[in-house]
Amino acid sequence: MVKVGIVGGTGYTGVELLRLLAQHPQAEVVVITSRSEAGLAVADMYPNLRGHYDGLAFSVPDIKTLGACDVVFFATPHGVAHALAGELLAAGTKVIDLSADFRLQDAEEWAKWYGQPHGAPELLDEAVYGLPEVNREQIKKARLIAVPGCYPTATQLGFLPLLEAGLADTSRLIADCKSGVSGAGRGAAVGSLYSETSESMKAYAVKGHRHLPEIRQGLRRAAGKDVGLTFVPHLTPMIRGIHSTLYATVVDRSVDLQALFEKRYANEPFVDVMPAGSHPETRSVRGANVCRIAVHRPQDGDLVVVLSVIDNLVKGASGQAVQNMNILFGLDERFGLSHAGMLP
Ligand SMILES: NC(=O)C1=CN([C@@H]2O[C@H](COP(=O)(O)OP(=O)(O)OC[C@H]3O[C@@H](n4cnc5c(N)ncnc54)[C@H](OP(=O)(O)O)[C@@H]3O)[C@@H](O)[C@H]2O)C=CC1
Ligand SMILES: CC(=O)N[C@@H](CCC(=O)OP(=O)(O)O)C(=O)O
Repeated sequence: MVKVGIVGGTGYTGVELLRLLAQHPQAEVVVITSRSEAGLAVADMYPNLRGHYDGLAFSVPDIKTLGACDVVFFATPHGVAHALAGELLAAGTKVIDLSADFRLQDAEEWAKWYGQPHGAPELLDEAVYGLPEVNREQIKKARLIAVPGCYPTATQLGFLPLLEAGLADTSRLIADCKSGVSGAGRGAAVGSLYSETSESMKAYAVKGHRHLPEIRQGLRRAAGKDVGLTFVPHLTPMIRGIHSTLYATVVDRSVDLQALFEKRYANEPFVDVMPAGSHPETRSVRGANVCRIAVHRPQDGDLVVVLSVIDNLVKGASGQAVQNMNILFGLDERFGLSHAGMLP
């Protein structure tokens, strides 16, 4: 049994980790922290978990109890893992961070986008970007994993086959992305109110979103050169889901893109390339650790349109985090992650 600790158990990604790990045959959550809810039984806060975590209660974060775990997930706001990861690694505990603390390789760029100094630049060299479809071998040997963001997961998986094959004009890539409201977290905010988000849709952060440097970093690696990317996120009236509509100009129209995508993800348990002509729906991945992709070339022109959908809380956060844990501990990558999406 892998002994698991979770820092930040009361946010959406924390409770999603609990939901997934409840079905995991070889992991046991032994510590779950919350400073505001310390002492409260998990099942008293989350009735959906009644019967799954009897006896487990929230506690304040404590390095000694966390350091006795095999792995600790951080489901916390940015900056928290910076402060605690070093001590846990020194105690021999692996760290899987769901926040953005270790996603960018450049500490100065991180500071620019996150508006605070990087709190642990000395750990950046060993942090592995936890996108299994790209870094599976490094994840196996890692001590510290940075779980990719939600928009970056859907967007990178959609663009990767084109860029790795050198098939796209990398100077002008466009990612037009839609997110459900749970992406903004569980914290109370006017912008997340039902009356502010339902029956309406809007773009935001067009000037620059903190996921832009993260996506660019991944696409640059795939293409082997700098890329020009326009990324426009939108808030949509759904609770879970990311829908990325990606545009790229192909440099060779003769390539069978459907075959290219199918081949790239043939051995990936959590990427589903749909039949030609498909339009993946976010609800088909709701609750599931799956990225569902379709590739189109409208009117046989040179513009490729890739549609990529995930559940922001699963393949975009907690599911991907569990997938990383499975790889890290040499377990079946599917453990705890066999849920199908929910229709309707
Ligand atoms: N929502 C999403 O779709 C996605 C979120 N993420 C990332 O995952 C992380 C968690 O997000 P989310 O689940 O939305 O929740 P929140 O960002 O709202 O996280 C809150 C949790 O962190 C704990 N916490 C806050 N400050 C501290 C601190 N200083 N020390 C210890 N614990 C602290 C809180 O408990 P308490 O204050 O009681 O201690 C609470 O349990 C964020 O970095 C987010 O960006 C990543 C991908 C997708
Ligand atoms: C809808 C919404 O507000 N989404 C969040 C991104 C989701 C998220 O939590 O970002 P990380 O994956 O980097 O943690 C935002 O735009 O800031």
